[in-house]
Amino acid sequence: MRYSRNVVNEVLRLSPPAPGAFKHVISDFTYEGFTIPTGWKAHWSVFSTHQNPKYFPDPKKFDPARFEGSGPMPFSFVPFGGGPRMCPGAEFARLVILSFIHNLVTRFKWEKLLPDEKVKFDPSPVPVNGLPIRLMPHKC
Ligand code: HEM
Repeated sequence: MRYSRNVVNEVLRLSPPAPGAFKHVISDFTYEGFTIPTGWKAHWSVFSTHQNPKYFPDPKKFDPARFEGSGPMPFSFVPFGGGPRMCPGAEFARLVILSFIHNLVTRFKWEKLLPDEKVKFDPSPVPVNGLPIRLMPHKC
């Protein structure tokens, strides 16, 4: 399951279901020369964090090997956020995704019916036609 987990992580990196979240600023701070005052709302972006070449070299490339060994730096891979308000459903979500993939690939050969189906962001990425697929059982 380790390779499958790396594949899931790489999908969550390139196509994060949650684009980010808003945080209420509780004390003034300065970032990159900009002063952010208390009371403002700040949005942290999962997508742009995951595209930062400093943490993910060649960021557009699909490469599950990024997650081998100790993996990315802490707080650089944040599909579920990070810190005290991190998603409490993260491990449950991973379990569901991995169980689904395991059953799909061990039981079926499958193919997309619309190879060029577009994905819309609304705000999460969703295949516009619902990703119709053809399933062929390995054993009848
Ligand atoms: C692929 C699936 C999921 C993704 C990508 C995801 C992502 C996120 C993200 C990015 C946050 C914001 C974290 C932050 O603000 O720092 C969050 C918060 C949260 N998520 Fe998820 N989530 C997923 C599934 C789930 C599931 C299955 C549950 C519940 C069973 C869940 C419950 C929550 C709750 C309650 C919060 C608010 C936590 C707080 O503000 O303290 N999520 N999630």
